[in-house]
Amino acid sequence: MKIDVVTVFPEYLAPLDLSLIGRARERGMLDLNVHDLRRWTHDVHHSVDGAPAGGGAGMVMKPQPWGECFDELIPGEAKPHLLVTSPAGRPFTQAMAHDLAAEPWLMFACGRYEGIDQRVVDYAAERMEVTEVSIGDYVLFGGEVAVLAIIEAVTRLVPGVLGNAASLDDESHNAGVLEAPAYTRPAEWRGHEIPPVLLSGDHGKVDRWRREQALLRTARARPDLLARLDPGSLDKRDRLL
Ligand SMILES: Nc1cc(-c2ccc3ccn(Cc4ccccn4)c3c2)[nH]n1
Repeated sequence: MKIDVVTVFPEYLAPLDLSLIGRARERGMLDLNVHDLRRWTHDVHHSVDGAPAGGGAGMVMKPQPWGECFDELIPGEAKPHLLVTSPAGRPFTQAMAHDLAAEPWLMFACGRYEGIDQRVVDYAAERMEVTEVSIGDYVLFGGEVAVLAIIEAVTRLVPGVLGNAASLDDESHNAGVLEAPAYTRPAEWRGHEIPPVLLSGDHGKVDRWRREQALLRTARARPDLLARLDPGSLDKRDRLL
């Protein structure tokens, strides 16, 4: 998978050099590149913003650097799926992460200030698929943090990146319910014990206990997820919970 990130704060994306994503890049599983938008400015101040047309507070990212950036990064017929993060974007979900993980080329435009001149999005949408996406109902200073979250959620689904695919099987928001609580040694810690069933060695009991805990946890924290759950995915015991 090829990923390009365009930002005026490339150092914000330094975490992508670390851990499993960094390893996948070193191994050639991810062709991920971060680009400084100021590379496509020509004035002495490398300016990327301008006063909002029609007045108002703050500044807006001007279109010219973005256009020249697209010209250089997207030279031929092949086009990326362009993702523009925004508080007004489509809510990012695990289902969207799965869809994006299947795409060959993603490009992320990180806005700052009050956002990017709308003509950049409109111009791009004439040439490639463009999706405005939000990671939650709160307003950040810019798109970089949202892009980090999206890239992590997407790339961990790319075959080979995670290493142990088994841990994808029952992760939160995958089977439609949250994960069961997790424990490790010691068996007793500051007066708190590991639930005995987890030390029983009875895998059937452990699986049933985890399923029950996952459903209880979901009912408490995210009843909306339960409402969406396919009744067919619940066995008789689940329905009794
Ligand atoms: N889920 C999200 C995404 C963002 C986000 C993404 C990109 C940009 C570019 C600028 N800002 C700040 C800003 C402030 C005021 C109105 C609009 N945008 C961003 C915020 N916030 N929360």
